[in-house]
Amino acid sequence: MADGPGKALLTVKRAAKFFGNKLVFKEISCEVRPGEILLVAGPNGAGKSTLMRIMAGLSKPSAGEVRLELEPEETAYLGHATFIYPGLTALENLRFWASMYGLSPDADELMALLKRVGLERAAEEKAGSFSRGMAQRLNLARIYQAEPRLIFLDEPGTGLDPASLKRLRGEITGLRDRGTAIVWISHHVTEDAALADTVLALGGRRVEYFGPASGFTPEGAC
Ligand SMILES: Nc1ncnc2c1ncn2[C@@H]1O[C@H](COP(=O)(O)OP(=O)(O)OP(=O)(O)O)[C@@H](O)[C@H]1O
Repeated sequence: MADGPGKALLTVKRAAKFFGNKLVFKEISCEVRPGEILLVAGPNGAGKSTLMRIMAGLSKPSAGEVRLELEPEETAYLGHATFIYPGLTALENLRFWASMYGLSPDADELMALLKRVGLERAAEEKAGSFSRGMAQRLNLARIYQAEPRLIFLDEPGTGLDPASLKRLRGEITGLRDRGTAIVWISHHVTEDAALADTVLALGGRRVEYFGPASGFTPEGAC
């Protein structure tokens, strides 16, 4: 295989972002490899979502370089918006997204996906009636279904109850163990840094910490 397991799927070199003349961050460099979790931390407004959008190719850096060694369909992005069709049931939503991904799962496979997010009992309910947390879980099922090689998760724990958060953490580490690369924005830094391989902590227009998760102390981070 040309690209061995250690080759970076995503490389960011000296990225900076301005909105008008307002600097959000500068001099950000990092890499993400298969089977690696990069946790992006920092207070509100530090630039985490902006950086993730740049990493995912949804926005351009003002300076620096971003190299994604994957086709767009090999990546998945979970942002703040949920891509849910309210008039469709949970199952119908998954079936719709499957067709978008060129997949044709059978009913058992779709139910197995709903089980992974604890929504099996809501399979036939219209997604428009879902709570925020349920909608987020359905959105996560959409991401799992695509089996991407690199996943961008912008605060995937939003709206999740403790049991769902625990399930999410299990899924994220399970995906990592199977070779998926994950960029994960989280405000639950103490718990989530313990699951990550690398931490990038942003703050005050600069990088507060970038390195192994084992060397990261979350004091002051949020
Ligand atoms: N499209 C935009 N135009 C102008 N300013 C923007 C735009 N998007 C983000 N910003 C600004 O960039 C800064 C970083 O925003 P960003 O959403 O990346 O922060 P964040 O760390 O993800 O915050 P949070 O934890 O609240 O989600 C903020 O000051 C925000 O107002």
